[in-house]
Amino acid sequence: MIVDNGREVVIRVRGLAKSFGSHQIWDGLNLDVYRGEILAIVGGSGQGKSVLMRVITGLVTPDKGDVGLFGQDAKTLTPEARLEIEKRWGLLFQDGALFSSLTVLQNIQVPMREHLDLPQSMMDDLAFLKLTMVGLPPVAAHKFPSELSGGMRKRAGLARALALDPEIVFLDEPTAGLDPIGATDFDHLIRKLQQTLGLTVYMVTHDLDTIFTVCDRVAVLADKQIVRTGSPAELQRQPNHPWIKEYFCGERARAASPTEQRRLIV
Ligand SMILES: Nc1ncnc2c1ncn2[C@@H]1O[C@H](COP(=O)(O)OP(=O)(O)OP(=O)(O)O)[C@@H](O)[C@H]1O
Repeated sequence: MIVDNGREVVIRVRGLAKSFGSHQIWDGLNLDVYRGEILAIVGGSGQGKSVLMRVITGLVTPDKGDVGLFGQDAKTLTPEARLEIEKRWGLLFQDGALFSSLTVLQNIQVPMREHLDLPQSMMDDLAFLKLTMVGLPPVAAHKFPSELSGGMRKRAGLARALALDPEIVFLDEPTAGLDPIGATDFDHLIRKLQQTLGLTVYMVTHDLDTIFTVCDRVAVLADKQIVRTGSPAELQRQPNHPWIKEYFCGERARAASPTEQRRLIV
């Protein structure tokens, strides 16, 4: 187990480099993710936020660098050890990435079928439990993804990400495409799940409301590296990089930040 300042590091990334053809997206990227935190990865378009999530979860191979997963070096894992690690996290891709030919219940059971050996009745009970956890009504269980609203699809995707009782959930733009009320509801759901299940949440997001209301820490991807980490308030108070200044001190950020909201209310 890696501990840094008394906090357990569940993911440690060091010296990561990745290019697609002649286009280098990072060079020497470092990042730590601590157990129990809600971490937002932010940065301009094309900085490699989604690719970083894919590298950490083993879907994309970096050109250089190390990825430590729960204190183990990803490069040296046997296929069996990697499978064991994959059971410890859940993934929610942008559009929910549900299988369109499967019902919601069947979608939630996909990871269970892959990793567990349980009777169907038990998988049904577990899947209904996950459905309730994400605030979906039982009637949604037998619907196909195309029969759900965008917000319901996200929740169904989250239920699938929670199928194996993970320690970490990776969320790629969880509130993208949701209306403001749906996005706020989803923010609250993420915070509630993190608090009740003790989850670590790693999310890629552009949503300033999400950042200010639910994220404990932000990591900023710019200039091919993580240029800064800190709480949203710290980044707003001391924006020591042009992109951070533009993003965290612009009009939209000021409107989303709790300090400004208090000022508006008083
Ligand atoms: N499989 C791939 N093949 C070639 N290029 C890729 C591939 N995947 C990603 N890229 C490129 O890598 C860069 C980073 O992509 P990524 O989707 O991670 O950016 P991002 O920071 O998440 O952007 P956005 O905020 O716009 O979603 C982009 O220039 C993208 O075109």
